[in-house]
Amino acid sequence: MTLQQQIIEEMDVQPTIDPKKENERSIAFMKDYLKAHPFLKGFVLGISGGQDSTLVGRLAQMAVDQLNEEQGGGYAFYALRLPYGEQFDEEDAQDALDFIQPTQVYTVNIKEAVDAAERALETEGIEISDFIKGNDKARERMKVQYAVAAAKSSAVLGTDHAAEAITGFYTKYGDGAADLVPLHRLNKRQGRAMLKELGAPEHLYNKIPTADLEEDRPAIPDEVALGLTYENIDDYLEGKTIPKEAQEKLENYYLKTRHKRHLPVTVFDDFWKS
Ligand SMILES: Nc1ncnc2c1ncn2[C@@H]1O[C@H](COP(=O)(O)O)[C@@H](O)[C@H]1O
Ligand SMILES: O=P(O)(O)OP(=O)(O)O
Ligand SMILES: [Mg+2]
Repeated sequence: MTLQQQIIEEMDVQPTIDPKKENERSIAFMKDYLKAHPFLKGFVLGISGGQDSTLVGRLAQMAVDQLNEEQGGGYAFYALRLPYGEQFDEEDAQDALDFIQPTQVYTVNIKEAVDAAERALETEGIEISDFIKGNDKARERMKVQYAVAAAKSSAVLGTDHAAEAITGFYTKYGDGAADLVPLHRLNKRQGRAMLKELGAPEHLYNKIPTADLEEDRPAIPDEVALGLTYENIDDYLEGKTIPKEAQEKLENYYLKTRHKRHLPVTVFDDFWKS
């Protein structure tokens, strides 16, 4: 088996999908999970204005709407706006919320908390680079989502999917931390097709992906930060041949970030030895 085949199997990606069926599958998954855990009454997710959180947010709202109809109410989706100061694409985030129609929106500006932690570390002589601070922002967002989930007896949703998981292009225990990941098994273009199928505004499903975590490189597209295109990543995950240089880079990202796709390493693990 080639490394490509191994990765495709690990990520559960199919070369083609029916977007409507996959939307229904993710909704059914979220509903089943809540029904199996009666103390859970809903979902929490940060809405950035990007493709992935717009998709997961809308699917979550559809799941709770259907449950409320079937079971007489009591379920909610909590959409969190989590800007660091002022967000350059706040308008897109508001458009995403208009499309999702969440049960409830909360806005928590993470700037004070992130800056306070940076100052406290500086007092101890630990300098935080702009890049490290970017990952701190993602972890602060995770913290806020878990606080709301605990207060509202809800589960935290994650937006990770195969095209991010393969490169480990997320913050460990930041946006990588979640209770349920409804987009696992999908690449970027499959998610885009699903969002289009749901009737989202075009500028949201065609939006340039960005983590927007760094102040020195604001809104840097994922593709620039990675030095890889989603076109290549998606093709690879669908089993297609991509240019050799891109394949080497992608497989190198995959191997370097194996620790992110595992629980914390123990004496019984040996995945890191090969
Ligand atoms: N500014 C944000 N507000 C709310 N939630 C956010 C924000 N930025 C990121 N998020 C959440 O993190 C994931 C991952 O984002 P990437 O663009 O993949 O780094 C995103 O789906 C939101 O749930
Ligand atoms: O996770 P999101 O919603 O910010 O999407 P993207 O990764 O495309 O920026
Ligand atoms: Mg984003």
